Amino acid sequence: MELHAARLDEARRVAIFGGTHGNEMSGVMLVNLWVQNNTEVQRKGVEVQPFITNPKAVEKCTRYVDTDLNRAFTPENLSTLGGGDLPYEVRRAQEINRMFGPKGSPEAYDVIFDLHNTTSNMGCTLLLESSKDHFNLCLVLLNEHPLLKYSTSRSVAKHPVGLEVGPQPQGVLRSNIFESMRDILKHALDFIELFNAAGFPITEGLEVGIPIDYPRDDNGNIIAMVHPNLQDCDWEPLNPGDPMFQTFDGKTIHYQGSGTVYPTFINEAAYYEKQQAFATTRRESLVASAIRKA
Ligand SMILES: CC(=O)N[C@@H](CC(=O)O)C(=O)O
Ligand SMILES: [Zn+2]
Repeated sequence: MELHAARLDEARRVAIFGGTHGNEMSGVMLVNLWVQNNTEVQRKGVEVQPFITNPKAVEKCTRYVDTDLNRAFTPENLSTLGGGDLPYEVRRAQEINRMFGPKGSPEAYDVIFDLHNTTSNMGCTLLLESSKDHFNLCLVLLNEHPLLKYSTSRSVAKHPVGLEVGPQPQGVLRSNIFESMRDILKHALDFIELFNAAGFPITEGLEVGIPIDYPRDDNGNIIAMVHPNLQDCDWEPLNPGDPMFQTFDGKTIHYQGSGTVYPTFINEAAYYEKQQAFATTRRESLVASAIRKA
């Protein structure tokens, strides 16, 4: 995939979102820390705002209260009237859109980093929403698919960046995951400061995801688990014929696709309700020949 040359403006207004999912503890704790004392995240010439996006879900330590905030930023939700009758997260999405957007407008924040934890063994992954956004770089999962109706919290920014770090169980804080997330974010902010000062050529590999559901019976109940050979093997090749699921009576279900894929979000706890056991990805190379205006 070849990207064409483009000129980008500086990133002057940056937000760090934590608690988009109230039970993903590293982002919640880091943002709370930085709200109290922001010296660690200040960078020259950049206004950095740490912000808890779903305080009610954080208080209850659940993913969401009424509906998934990270799917709530649809044009319909953002324009609907109804005030107090609307689901909590829809009202919250409207507030966030007013504060950090409006989505798609010149007034929108330049960059939003949205901090997430996964229960899968994915390590550290940046989640991007457009292959045409030259500002973003690094090892990434590109969530750009015509069938994906994503509508994330960070999508109100001009350059949305999700940061997913795992494995960490829901409602649990693990020091190694917390410190990795902190490290990546500090590097990302350093990058913005340097990026504002001078341009960068960007060339990296990336992956595009398609969701795979668990095998289910006619009532929608799952009838198999992630196979032990696949569990924790995020980003490793899954070839046609490889074990994928194991039924409760011990039968193996093999991957039937036409070619090698690289699974991610394997056995993510939050995705049982979304009919997703893992996402398959393919390797692609994005080449951005352009940089910030020199
Ligand atoms: C485990 C988890 O919450 N993942 C995020 C990924 C993202 O932010 O794009 C989500 O589904 O919203
Ligand atoms: Zn999340």
